[in-house]
Amino acid sequence: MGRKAEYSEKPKKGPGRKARKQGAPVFRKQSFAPMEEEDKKLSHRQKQRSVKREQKKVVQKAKLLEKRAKGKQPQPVKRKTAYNSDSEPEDEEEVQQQEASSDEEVPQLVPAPKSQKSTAPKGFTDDNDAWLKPKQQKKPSKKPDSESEEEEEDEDLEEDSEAEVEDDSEGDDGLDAEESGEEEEEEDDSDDDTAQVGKLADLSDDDDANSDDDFDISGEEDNAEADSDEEEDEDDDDDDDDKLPIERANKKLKKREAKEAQLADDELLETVDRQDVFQLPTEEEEAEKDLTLQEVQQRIKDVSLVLSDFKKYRQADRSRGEYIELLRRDLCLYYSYNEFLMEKLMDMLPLTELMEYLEASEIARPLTIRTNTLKTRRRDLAGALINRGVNLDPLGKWTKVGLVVFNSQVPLGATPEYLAGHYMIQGASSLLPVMALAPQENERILDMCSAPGGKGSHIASIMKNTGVLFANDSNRDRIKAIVANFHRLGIVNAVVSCEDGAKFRNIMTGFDRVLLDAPCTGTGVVSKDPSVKTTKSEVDVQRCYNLQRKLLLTAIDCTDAKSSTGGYIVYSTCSVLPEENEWVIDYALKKRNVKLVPTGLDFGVEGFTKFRQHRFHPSLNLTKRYYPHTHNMDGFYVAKLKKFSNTIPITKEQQEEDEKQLDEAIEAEATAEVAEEAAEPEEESGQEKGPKKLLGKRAGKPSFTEIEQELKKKKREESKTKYVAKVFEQPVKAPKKPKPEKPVEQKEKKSQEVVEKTNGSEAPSKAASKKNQPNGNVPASKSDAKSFKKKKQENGNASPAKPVGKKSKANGTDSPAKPAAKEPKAKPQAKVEQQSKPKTTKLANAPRVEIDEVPILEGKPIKKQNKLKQKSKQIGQLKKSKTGANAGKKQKFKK
Ligand SMILES: C[S@@+](CC[C@H](N)C(=O)[O-])C[C@H]1O[C@@H](n2cnc3c(N)ncnc32)[C@H](O)[C@@H]1O
Repeated sequence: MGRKAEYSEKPKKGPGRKARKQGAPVFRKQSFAPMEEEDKKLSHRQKQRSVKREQKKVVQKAKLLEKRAKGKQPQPVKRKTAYNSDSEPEDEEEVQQQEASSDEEVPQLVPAPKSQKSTAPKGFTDDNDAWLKPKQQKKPSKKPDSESEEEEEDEDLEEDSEAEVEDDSEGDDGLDAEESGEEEEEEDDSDDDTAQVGKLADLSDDDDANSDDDFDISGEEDNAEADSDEEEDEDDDDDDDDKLPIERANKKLKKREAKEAQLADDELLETVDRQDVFQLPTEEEEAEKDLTLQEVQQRIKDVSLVLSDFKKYRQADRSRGEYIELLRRDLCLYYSYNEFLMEKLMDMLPLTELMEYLEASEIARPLTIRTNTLKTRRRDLAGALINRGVNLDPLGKWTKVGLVVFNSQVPLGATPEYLAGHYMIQGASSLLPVMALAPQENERILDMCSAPGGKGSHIASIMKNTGVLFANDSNRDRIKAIVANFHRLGIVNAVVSCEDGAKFRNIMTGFDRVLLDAPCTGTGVVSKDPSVKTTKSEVDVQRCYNLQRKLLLTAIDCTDAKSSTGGYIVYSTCSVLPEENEWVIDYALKKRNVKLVPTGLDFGVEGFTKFRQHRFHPSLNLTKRYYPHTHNMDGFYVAKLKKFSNTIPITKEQQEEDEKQLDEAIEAEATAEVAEEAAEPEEESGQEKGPKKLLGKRAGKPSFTEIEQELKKKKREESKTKYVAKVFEQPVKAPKKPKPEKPVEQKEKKSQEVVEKTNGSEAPSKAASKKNQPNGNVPASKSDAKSFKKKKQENGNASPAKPVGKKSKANGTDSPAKPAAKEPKAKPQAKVEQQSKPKTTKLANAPRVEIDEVPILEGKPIKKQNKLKQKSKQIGQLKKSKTGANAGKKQKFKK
C-alpha cells in the first residue's frame, strides 16, 4: 500500500561539484589493512584465484622444500600478475564452466594426473603423506599482518610452483605455459568437491606431484571433517572461494556467534547442574515469605526448568503434581488469573506455549478495520485514511478487505469515512468465520447471534446486498447496534430479529447457510477484556457449552441440506477452551446429519482430536484454532459443517431427552445464578440486563463495578457446590426441587384469575399458550416452560424501563420480593441475604407450569413493562389476601 510521498523536504545534496569530481585519496595497498583493500580491488574471479592460490601455498612450499633438499631448487620465474591480463576472464570462464560441470568431469579429472606420472616428484606416497599435515596447521594464522606476509610469500611460492609445473609439464613455455598451468590448477581445484573421494581411492603410491595436489586438497577436506573446529573453519574457507569477502566475514561471524551461543548454553547447563536443585518451598516457608513479582517470575522459571527435565532436576521426595501446583499458583499470581482458568490453560497448552500465550495475552492485538465493499474499495479507503494521518497497511494476504492500523491521529470511530460506512472496526479474527462461511449472492443466510453485526455486515457485503440475511440476536439492547451498523454500512438485504437462537427452528428453517458465532466465555480475548482472567468459573464454561450445543443443533436444523448452493453451518467462538469448541462440534456430529469440511482458511492450528483423556471425532482436525501468540489475533475457533441430510439421526424421544437434559443443565445454572443475583444489591437487580447477561461482555453483559464483581465471585464460589454437571461429562440432571403438592391446574387457575382480574386477557392455559406459538408449533412443553421461567426471571431482571434504584422492585420474578424491594436502597449485607432466601426458595418450589412461549418481555415496549410491574403489584396484593396460598409459587401470566 503506497504511502503518501512527502515532497516538502528535498534531500540535501552532497558536496559541491568540484569536490565530487575530486576522487578519494588513494593509499598504498600495503600501508594498512592490506588484505581487505586488496580484496576490494580484485575482480570476483581474481579473488577466487587468489584464494585458491592460498590453498595451495602449503603444498607448493612443501614441494619447494623437498626440491631444495634435493638440490634442484628452481629459479623463481617472475611473471606478470596473470589475474590482471585481459585474457584471464576467458580462461576463467572456461574454468568456471568446468567447475560448474557435473560429475561427468570426474572421470576426466581423475585419470589426468596419471598422464603426468612420469614428471611427478618422487616420494608423494601414502607412506609419507603425514608430512603434509603440518602444512594445514599453518593456515589458521588469521592475523592480517602475518596473513599478508604469508600471502606475499605464497604468491612467490605459487609462482615458483607454477614455473615448476611448467617445467614438469609437457614443455609449454612462457605465459601460455603458466596459463595452462593455472588452468590445470583450476581444473584440479574445480574437481575438489566431486572427484576427491574417488581420487583418494584411485591414488597409487607412485602418484605424481599434480595428483598429489589434488590429493592434498582433498585430503585437507577429509581431515577437516574429522579434525578440530579450526580445521573446519579452513575447509569452510575453502568452500567460500566464490564468496565475497563480506560474505565470508559474515559467515565467520555467524560461526563465531554460534560457537559462543553454544558455549553459553553449555555454561548455563553446567551452572544449572552445579547449582543446587530447585527446592520446593515448604508450607511454612510459603506462608512466611511474601514474594515480590520478580521472585515469583524467577520461581516460575525455576519450576519450568525442573518440569522440562523432571528426572534430572526434581527433588527426590517431591512429585510432579507438587511442582505443577506451585507453578499454577505462581502463574496465577504473576499474570492475575484465577486458578480455574489457569488450570484450563495449563491442561490445554504445553508449558513453553503456555508461557507464550500468557505473555501474548497481556499485549493488545493490533487494531484492524474491514473495508465495507458495498461502499468503497480498500485502496480508496486506505488513501482516504492515510490523508487523515492514519498509518495503516493491508492486514495480510489472506484478506482483501482487512487493514491493520498502526497508529492514527484521529479517532477511528469518528472519521467521516467511518460515519459514511466505509469501514467497520473489527478484530482480524472476526473475519475468519465469514470467510469460512463463504456466502454467495442471492442466498438466504442466518446469522444466529449477530449483535453488534460485525460478521453479519461482512456477510451482507459479500452477498452484495442480494438475497436475504437474517440477523438475529436475543439481546434487545444489542439489536440496536445491529440496526445502527447496518444503516451506517448501507445494508439493505437484512431482516433483524430478536429471538432466542435456540428456538429459531420454530420460526424459520431452510437457510442456505447459517453462521453461529456463539456466545462464549471469551477466554480468547483476554487482552481485550482482562476481567475474563478472574471472573470465569467452571459454571460459566458449563453454561456456555450447554447453550452452545443447543444453539448449534438449532443452527443445523435451520439449514437446508438440499440447498443447491450451500447447506453449510459455520460455528465460531472467541474462546480457546476445548469444552466450548471441539466438544460442542463433536456433540453435534453425533446428534445430527452433518460432517466437518475444511474451513477454506489456509492458516491456523488444527483443532484437537484428543484432549487429555477425551477423544473427539478424527475429522475435528479440519477445524481451526487461532492463538494470540501464534497468529497475533484474538484466540478464536472456527468449524465448518456440511449438512448432508435433513433427517435427524436420533429418535424424537432421544431428541427430546437431549433437549431436556440441556434445558435442565441450563436451568440448574440459572438457579445457581438467581441465587447469586438475589444476593446482589437491589440496585443491581434493577439494572437493565439482557437475557444473556450471564455470558460475559461478549454476550452483552453490562460491566460491573469491582465490588459487584467481588460479590458475584463470592456467590459463584458458593453456588459451585450446587452445580452438578462436570466438565466433559454429559450434563447431569440437576436434582429436581421437590415439586409442590398442588398440581399445575391449581397454579394455572390462580394465574388465570390473576390475569383475568388484572387485564382481562386470555388465561395462560397450556392450550392457549400452544396457540400462541409463533408458528403454531407445539413446544417441547416442559423444557420450554422451564426456559420460559428462566426467561421470565431474566426479563424481570432486565426490565429496561426501571430507573435504577428508584423503585427497585426486585427482579420481577415474584411479588413477595416486592416489600423487600421497597426497602431503602442501601441495604446491609444481612438484609440482602434475608431477601435472597425467600426468592431462592420460591424459585425452587416454583411449579413446572406448562406455559409456553409468550411474546418475549424484553421485546415489549417500555410502557408495557411498567404495566407488568403494576400487574405484579396487584398479584402480590392478591396473593397476600389469599389464605393458605403457597407464597413460594411463581405466578404466570400471559399477555
Ligand atoms: C459473540 S457475540 C456475536 C458477535 C457477532 N457475531 C458479531 O460479529 O458482531 C454473541 C452474541 O450472542 C448473543 N446471544 C446470546 N445468547 C443467545 C441466544 N440464545 N440466541 C441468540 N443470540 C444469543 C449475545 O447477545 C451476543 O450478542
